[in-house]
Amino acid sequence: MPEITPPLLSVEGLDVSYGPLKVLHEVALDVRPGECVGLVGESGSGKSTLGKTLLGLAPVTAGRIAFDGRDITRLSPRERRAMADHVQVVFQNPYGSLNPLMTVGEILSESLWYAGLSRAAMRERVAEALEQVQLPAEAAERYPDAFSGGQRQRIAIARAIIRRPRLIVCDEPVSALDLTTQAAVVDFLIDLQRQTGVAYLFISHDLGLVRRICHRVAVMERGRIVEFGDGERVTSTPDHPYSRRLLLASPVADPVAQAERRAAWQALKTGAMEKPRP
Ligand SMILES: Nc1ncnc2c1ncn2[C@@H]1O[C@H](COP(=O)(O)OP(=O)(O)OP(=O)(O)O)[C@@H](O)[C@H]1O
Repeated sequence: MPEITPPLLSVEGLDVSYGPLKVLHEVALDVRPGECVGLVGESGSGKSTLGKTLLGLAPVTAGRIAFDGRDITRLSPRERRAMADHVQVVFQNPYGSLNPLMTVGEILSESLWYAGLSRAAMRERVAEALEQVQLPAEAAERYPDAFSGGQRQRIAIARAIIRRPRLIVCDEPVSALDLTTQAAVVDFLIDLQRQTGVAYLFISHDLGLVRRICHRVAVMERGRIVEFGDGERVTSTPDHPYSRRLLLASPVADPVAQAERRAAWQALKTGAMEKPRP
């Protein structure tokens, strides 16, 4: 009998409304431990709302979100803070998401205050997180404006991993970066997954990127998941007419954009480009 891994995250029948506007309709999706699940769809389809819902930042009107078998849709503020040990987020804009008035060390240790660690333990965790994202320990003393876009996104990733989460919601984490920096950050995310076994919900409108990094892909149209399956298949020969339209409109279908992307990947010469298997 093949071994069946229970999902880390399981979303069932999820409805989310902002006042009278219903944004998510009966969404169902699961993420296994160590897996990367892509979530694609046009602007306004509800991708970020689903990401926010997992972090307790959007109003659930029906359905269930189970993390490690436990329903997290209606947690108290205290329980919600404790969930940050398990689920973290990396946002799109590395320029807007880091407080320019705080040092990198302060930014990284901020979330640890809630975990009640001593100052020495916090310093150790900051140094460890910086090392994991391949930034020097001295980075802790500097302010975000001393770093490039790619380095800032590594700092944002360090802030996410410092709580040692089991799932990171990556909400368009590289779309504000140039192609070469995108390739470097994506490679870094793949490596991080290989090292730590963290799972990703990878939100993107870029099918080429999602094909490269995600094991399974869900396609969202106007708040509904219309297709969910193997990443290679959904991003190359999708079943649903909406997924096919998305594929045709994406740079994956544009040979010039693909050639540029390939050149950026090759420029990195990192080798070992395979997706880690969960
Ligand atoms: N806080 C909010 N209050 C009211 N409506 C909202 C709020 N946040 C999002 N919406 C609406 O919900 C719908 C889905 O938005 P969402 O940001 O989830 O889409 P998306 O697929 O992530 O889009 P994009 O790719 O542009 O980020 C949109 O119609 C948006 O206007």
